[in-house]
Amino acid sequence: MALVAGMRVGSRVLFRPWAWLPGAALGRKESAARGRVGARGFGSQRVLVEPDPAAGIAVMKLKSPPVNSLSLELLTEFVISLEKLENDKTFRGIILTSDCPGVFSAGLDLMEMCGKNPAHYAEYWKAVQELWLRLYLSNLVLIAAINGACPAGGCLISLTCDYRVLADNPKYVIGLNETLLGIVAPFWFKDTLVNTIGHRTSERALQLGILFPPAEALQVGMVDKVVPEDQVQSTALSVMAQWLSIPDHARQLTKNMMRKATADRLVKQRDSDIQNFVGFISRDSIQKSLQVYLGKLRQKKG
Ligand SMILES: CC/C=C\C/C=C\CCCC/C=C/C(=O)SCCNC(=O)CCNC(=O)[C@H](O)C(C)(C)COP(=O)(O)OP(=O)(O)OC[C@H]1O[C@@H](n2cnc3c(N)ncnc32)[C@H](O)[C@@H]1OP(=O)(O)O
Repeated sequence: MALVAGMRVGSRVLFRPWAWLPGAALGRKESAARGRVGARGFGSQRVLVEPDPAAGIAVMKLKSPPVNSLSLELLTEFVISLEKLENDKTFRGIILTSDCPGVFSAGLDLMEMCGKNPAHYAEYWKAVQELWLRLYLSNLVLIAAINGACPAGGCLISLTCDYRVLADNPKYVIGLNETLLGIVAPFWFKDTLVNTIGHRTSERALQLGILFPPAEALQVGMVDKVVPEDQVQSTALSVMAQWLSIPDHARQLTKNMMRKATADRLVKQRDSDIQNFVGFISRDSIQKSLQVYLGKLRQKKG
């Protein structure tokens, strides 16, 4: 069975995020997802969407306490909310932020990658791929309002956005720290970083697993602006206004021109990327590294 849940319409691949959900009722979910969003707002347990139809934007808040780790459930709800906004012509931009104090997202959920079976790892990785592809190729303007720590998968999500505003707090570090866990950022994580901060800086940042504090993140270009914490949202809104002053068709075609080759690299090898992940994460040595890292996280408290 093909692992990629997508269909081709003309030259465009439409991904159906729920198609990989176990036992998904495709028709009902599809029609619900394609409904208009309107002004009332919508959301799910873990993704809160606050639409402002008059402005053509929505604020999307991740709210999966305590740390917005990217569980299968959060990934699923995230993609469905994105799809709803993408399919509603009212919306031209999304501000992506966190509802969990002090943390934007702790990255991939380590519990999804520990002690599970290969089928689970495959399903999980496919969901991670899906979210990245959706975000990276989104036609909407995406602005990350980073109001907390932003490691690994959290950083990846912010890097898919068109612009990043980071709150000026030394605890709010950002970067791809996978090597510190004894794991390896896949090629498309690396490509996303290289496209943002360049090859040499990425090489150092990735090998050392650097988590940059705000001033350094700004200096290397990991974020575009650092502002006092209480100005993150207002700054994101004014940046959004600037981006929305550009005609959509010209901006979208330009974005696609800049990003398509990177996304296509994954699209062409989704299945083998899943197999690589499953093989890698199933290794005893990797499972042990992750358990040690989780143990350290838990010990930190006590
Ligand atoms: C050859 C290669 C081929 C293919 C590639 C193969 C595989 C590898 C690819 C994998 C790519 C991985 C990407 C990732 O994103 S891995 C996740 C990395 N994340 C981190 O390192 C962040 C860890 N967390 C923290 O540093 C802190 O929690 C944080 C975010 C700074 C917040 O700190 P704080 O507010 O003090 O909160 P706590 O640390 O006390 O955490 C509260 C609670 O949450 C648990 N938790 C934290 N992070 C995660 C997580 N990512 N997943 C699951 N659970 C997490 C933490 O343990 C606490 O739990 P408790 O039960 O003790 O309450």
